[in-house]
Amino acid sequence: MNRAKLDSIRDAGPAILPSLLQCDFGNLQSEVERLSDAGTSVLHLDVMDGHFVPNLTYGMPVVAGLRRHTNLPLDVHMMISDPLAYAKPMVDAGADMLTFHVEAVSDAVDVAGQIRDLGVGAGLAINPDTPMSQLEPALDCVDMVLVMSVQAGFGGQSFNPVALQRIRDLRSRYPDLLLEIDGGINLATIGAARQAGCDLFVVGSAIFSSDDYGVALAGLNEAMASAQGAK
Ligand SMILES: O=C(CO)[C@@H](O)[C@H](O)COP(=O)(O)O
Ligand SMILES: [Co+2]
Repeated sequence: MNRAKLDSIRDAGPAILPSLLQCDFGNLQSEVERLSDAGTSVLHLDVMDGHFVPNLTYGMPVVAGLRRHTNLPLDVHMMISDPLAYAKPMVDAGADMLTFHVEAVSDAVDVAGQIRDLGVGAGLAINPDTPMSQLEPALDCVDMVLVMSVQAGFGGQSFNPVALQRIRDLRSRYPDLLLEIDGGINLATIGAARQAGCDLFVVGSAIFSSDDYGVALAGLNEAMASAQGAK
């Protein structure tokens, strides 16, 4: 199934993942084409249920619509209370990586296993206020950890530096684990996140506030690449 796409995400090395949360949803296909033309290698999709987070976005029909129009890997960030209820429908819609929140489930090992059994990557996300100890039981059972650098729910928030120490700690203990950071990533913050050892950088506002996505991505890539001490 889609695990080949997971390998392509991993092999892409450090990469910027545009979060579509702040794109022009009235022109979704053209937005994806613009991002693709600008060199995007993976798309980040924020699914919110109005329950786990106080915001509501989109679900399977939009993911399936995107899947019909792009071959880019789809990294689905599920900010929902019952990730297992929607895991198979999301995979059927075309997700390649399903990331659920540790705060939403009672047994992250079981949820990760069930997601992997669907043939896609399993990611585990953690909010800034949640103790890292909650991740521990599942760290050997997931394909990626998503360290939130804002409280999940909204784009355009300020970067919380607590994420940097979390990335550093995870990187030193798990040299090969795919690490993603999400929230408030921009020209001023991406270098420190790379330096901490992060692999995947989700970016919303810092791309969609620009008229030229190519210019925005080039600037972010340069800031990321010039960070010292990268993995
Ligand atoms: O998951 C989320 C928000 O909960 C993100 O993916 C945001 O969409 C990132 O947006 P910026 O912080 O870059 O504006
Ligand atoms: Co996200």
